[in-house]
Amino acid sequence: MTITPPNAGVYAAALAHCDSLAMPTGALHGLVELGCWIAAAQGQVPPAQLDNVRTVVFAGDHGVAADGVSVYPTAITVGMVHGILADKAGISVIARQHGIHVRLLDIGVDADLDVPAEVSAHKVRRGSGNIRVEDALTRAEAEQALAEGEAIAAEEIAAGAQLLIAGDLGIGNTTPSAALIAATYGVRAAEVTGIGTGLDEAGRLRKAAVIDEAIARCGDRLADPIERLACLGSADIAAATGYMIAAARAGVPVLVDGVIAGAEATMAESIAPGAKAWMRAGHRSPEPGLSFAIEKLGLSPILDLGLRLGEGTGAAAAVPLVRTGIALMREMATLADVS
Ligand SMILES: Cc1cc2ncn([C@H]3O[C@H](COP(=O)(O)O)[C@@H](O)[C@H]3O)c2cc1C
Ligand SMILES: O=C(O)c1cccnc1
Repeated sequence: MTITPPNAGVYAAALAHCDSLAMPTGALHGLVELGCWIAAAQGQVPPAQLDNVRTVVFAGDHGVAADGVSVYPTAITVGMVHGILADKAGISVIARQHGIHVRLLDIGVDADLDVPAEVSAHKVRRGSGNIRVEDALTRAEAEQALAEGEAIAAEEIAAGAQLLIAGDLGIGNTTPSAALIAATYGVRAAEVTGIGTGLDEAGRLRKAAVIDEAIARCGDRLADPIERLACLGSADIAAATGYMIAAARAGVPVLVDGVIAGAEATMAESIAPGAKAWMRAGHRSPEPGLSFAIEKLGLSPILDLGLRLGEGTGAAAAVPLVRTGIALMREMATLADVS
């Protein structure tokens, strides 16, 4: 299931175009490089401006939250579902600022939500198992969640998506995310476990111990990436993984958000090698697992503002810089024009 990369010839032509612009060579490199990435994804120089950027927020609950790995109660998940549906969450505001479409989907919330039917149309199950003591999902559920995510991406692409973001929502979700990153790269949990919503150092170490216990419980099964999702992930994380894979397969670029998206990008690359070429890291959150994952994936963050909300916010906040890179390629004079 190897993924075809963006067009290297177009990328080279895009960089050459940027080198011809009215500035010292490389003077706006970090911005125009984003434009070159989009050019290679679109197969054209200059690239078309991004009028249709779409975020899907994948919501789900996590049984491991019962082990005290989060500062906040699980009831927050349902509250925030309604906050996003009311267009009043952090992602709602940032997306509105930048003209980004937001769609929230209940993939694994542990409640029968009072929401429009389409919000739960891709639901896999109520909650995911407590990974310390049991698998998050059955293998069949993991495969179903991946397929739901692929179908969701197909819907977004049919709606004209030129750039996709996966947002996350669900108390406890930084725990399975760190677990997947630790298991994929074979490191101790403490190295990639962060404070999430605000644990103190003792809490962070307890969270890392829960993750190490989960990893030990799963043993050799973790070598297989779909088993890894079933053992240590969740329905929402598996669905967002499928969404990223389908985006890459369809040639639609993806901006990675925080540690949850970092885990999903890691899993997408494990399942579909080459997917990472269609990704850029929107930002670096303070979660060490995100820094670890994006370094392994070879992605450098656009923003580094200490954002640690999730919901897709860090990626959405980076979208204007991607658009700026494109605008420079489309609108800036060449040095020849001004000489
Ligand atoms: C009010 C509120 C809104 C959020 N929006 C996203 N998250 C983020 O924080 C949570 C993950 O952190 P942990 O693993 O420590 O629970 C998830 O809900 C995630 O989506 C929020 C968290 C809270 C409290
Ligand atoms: O890295 C993130 O995006 C993050 C961190 C803490 C809580 N939720 C998300």
